[in-house]
Amino acid sequence: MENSVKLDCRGVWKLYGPNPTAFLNKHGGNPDQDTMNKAQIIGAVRDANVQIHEGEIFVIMGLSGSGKSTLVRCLSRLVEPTAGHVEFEGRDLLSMPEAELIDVRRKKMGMVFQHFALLPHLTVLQNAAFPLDVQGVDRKTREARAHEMVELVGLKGRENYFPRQLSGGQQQRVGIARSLVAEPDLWFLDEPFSALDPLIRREMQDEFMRLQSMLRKTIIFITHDFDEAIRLADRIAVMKDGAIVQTATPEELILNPATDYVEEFTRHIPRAKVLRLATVMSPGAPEGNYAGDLQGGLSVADTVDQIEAESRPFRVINKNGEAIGTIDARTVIDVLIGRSGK
Ligand SMILES: Nc1ncnc2c1ncn2[C@@H]1O[C@H](COP(=O)(O)OP(=O)(O)OP(=O)(O)O)[C@@H](O)[C@H]1O
Repeated sequence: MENSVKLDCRGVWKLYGPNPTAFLNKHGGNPDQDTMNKAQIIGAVRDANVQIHEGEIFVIMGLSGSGKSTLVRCLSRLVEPTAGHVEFEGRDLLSMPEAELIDVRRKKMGMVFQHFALLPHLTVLQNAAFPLDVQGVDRKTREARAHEMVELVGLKGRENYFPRQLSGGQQQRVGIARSLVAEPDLWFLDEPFSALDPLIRREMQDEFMRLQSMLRKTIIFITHDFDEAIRLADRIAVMKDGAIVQTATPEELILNPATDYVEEFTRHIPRAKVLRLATVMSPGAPEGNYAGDLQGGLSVADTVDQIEAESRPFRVINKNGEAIGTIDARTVIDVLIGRSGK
């Protein structure tokens, strides 16, 4: 995905404690953990670098307290970074005057939070329309747009319900409709499904992917759940103690975890579900007779039965139907039992 950079964050620090800016300067802008501990400084975000590309789902994953929320708040400047640069669509967010910043947030950024944050005395439709109300959009237009969004998230017919009359999953759908109504360019989702029980959570993840396949937003998604990250992400940044330890695609994380810490997360993930044929195949088209064509974007799990039922290899093709490699049962078995380097 070689799209343009929508949000560019370089060398961002957020320190809490006595005199954080002076502290950072005194230590050359790069203090180590020990120095921070001694000075009773908390490194909520330490030297974060992320470039979010247009149209991608960028997941920030880390355990509780690792700095995810603080980093994301720095990216929209809801929290003022102690140091660093943040550019949104090529504009310097950190030097932007407050009024302009509020305008950018309202018109260009959408946010969904874990605890829905719906207004209890407003109906589904009014909640969904609320951001447009704040923008001063006239009633007819905002209700028409809100109707569209409510339908998009599957709540048609419930426009006049109040939040308390909805299930948790339905409430979060309203939260999603509301965050989309102003047609944001950058969509932040902060643990949006964490409060939901596992079945509903899966359903919402599927729903989210369905929406994204239609809307193609640029998305920053926070989660502490590695499985969720793997399911949804184009790329994942793994955070620990305020620092990003690795940024990579789900496949790269599983194949080449940068540290033992990252590897620990990947250990229980069924590799066959994540690894795609294009990654595990041997390069070059089959030399002799082959059983048929398979798309390189398919996962090993989705094709294993077909491949193992054949004694001949398959040709792997790209979206244009061009041969890009060969896959056979042996390679697939190696992947399944974790024998190959892949
Ligand atoms: N206003 C603050 N003052 C002092 N310390 C803070 C403040 N906000 C966050 N921290 C600290 O910064 C660290 C990172 O917190 P943050 O909320 O970003 O983590 P998180 O990964 O989002 O956690 P969670 O998943 O629990 O929300 C924590 O150690 C936290 O205690």
